[in-house]
Amino acid sequence: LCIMETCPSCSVTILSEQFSPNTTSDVAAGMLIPHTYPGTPIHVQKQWFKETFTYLFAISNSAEASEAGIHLVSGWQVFKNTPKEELPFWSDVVLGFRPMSKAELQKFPQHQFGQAFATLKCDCPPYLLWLEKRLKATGVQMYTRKVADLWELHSEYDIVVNCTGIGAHQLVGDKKLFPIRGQVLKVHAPWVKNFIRDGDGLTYIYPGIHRITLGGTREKENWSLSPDPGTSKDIFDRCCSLEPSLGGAQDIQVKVGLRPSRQCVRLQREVLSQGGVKLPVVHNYGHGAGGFSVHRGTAKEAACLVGECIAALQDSSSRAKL
Ligand SMILES: Cc1cc2nc3c(=O)[nH]c(=O)nc-3n(C[C@H](O)[C@H](O)[C@H](O)COP(=O)(O)OP(=O)(O)OC[C@H]3O[C@@H](n4cnc5c(N)ncnc54)[C@H](O)[C@@H]3O)c2cc1C
Ligand SMILES: O=C([O-])CC(=O)C(=O)O
Repeated sequence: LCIMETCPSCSVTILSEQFSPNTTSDVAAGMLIPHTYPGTPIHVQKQWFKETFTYLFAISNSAEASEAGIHLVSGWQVFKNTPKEELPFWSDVVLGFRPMSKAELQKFPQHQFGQAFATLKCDCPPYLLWLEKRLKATGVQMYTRKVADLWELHSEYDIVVNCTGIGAHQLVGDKKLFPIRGQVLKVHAPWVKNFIRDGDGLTYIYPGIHRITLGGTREKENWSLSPDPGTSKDIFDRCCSLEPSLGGAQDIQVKVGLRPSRQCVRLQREVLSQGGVKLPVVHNYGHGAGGFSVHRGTAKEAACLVGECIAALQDSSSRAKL
């Protein structure tokens, strides 16, 4: 979508092995709370988050909000021990960030410090379908196809944009990319309206428009997509200890996804070259645990890189004519 917005004369085709509801993005809780990428300057991460927040906030205030699955949700991040960094870099992007009062903390007897704020949540499958609908409306073609090698695309396309998430491990052999397996439960408990996140990052309760996501797990280098029943029980027990009323939750579904993790998002132009033939590629993968939180900011940057590739192609074709 960002490419169509910045280069409306481009013809865009999407090739994907899987579409919604069978992607990692469908499993995500979709909360806008950034995760830090150690290899990226904080001011860049903040800009990505701000752009994403502003974009989704406008949708949440429009008549599209319900179809797009975007809503504002208030709640608490609670800590057993006061964190070193009381003000995270994103505190002035979310709304109404403040330390929790003593009265609020009484709800969490095992925690001694907390942050209250409102942020946005995407209900991921509806949001992905809403994006697909907008893509189709701009004339973008979408085909189910697994790409085994980027070179197989060179005769059909001028520029390739690689947004394959954890698939980039195999597709471009990126050894810096690894999975962090996450298992979550999606439950029906419409009386729970506020989010709760344990600051240790393991346990969270994120109410969406229709269902609540209960998390979670973080298992480095585990490639298994099979749900583990013991883990589901553990997640449920941990969430009930933060919000005991969840004991009455109904219709529990289990989902597993592999976070495409890296020191930093790979947001980069590369020109592949084989026997004198060149193929410009823009990479945009490796969003780890925070892809929803920064997706619009990173997509805008990737679209700028596509613009640079177009300028370079135009430059080399006008030189060839001279
Ligand atoms: C349990 C869990 C909870 C999460 N919660 C949050 C959250 O609350 N907030 C947040 O910001 N982030 C969250 N995330 C992180 C977020 O899900 C990811 O960062 C994000 O989904 C990555 O998106 P992506 O488009 O790069 O990858 P994907 O969604 O995996 O999309 C990649 C696409 O590329 C296709 N593909 C891959 N390889 C090939 C190939 N060779 N040829 C053709 N197509 C290919 C795939 O089929 C897929 O369609 C969570 C993740 C998990 C697992
Ligand atoms: O940590 C969170 O709050 C949710 C999340 O992004 C994840 O599980 O990856």
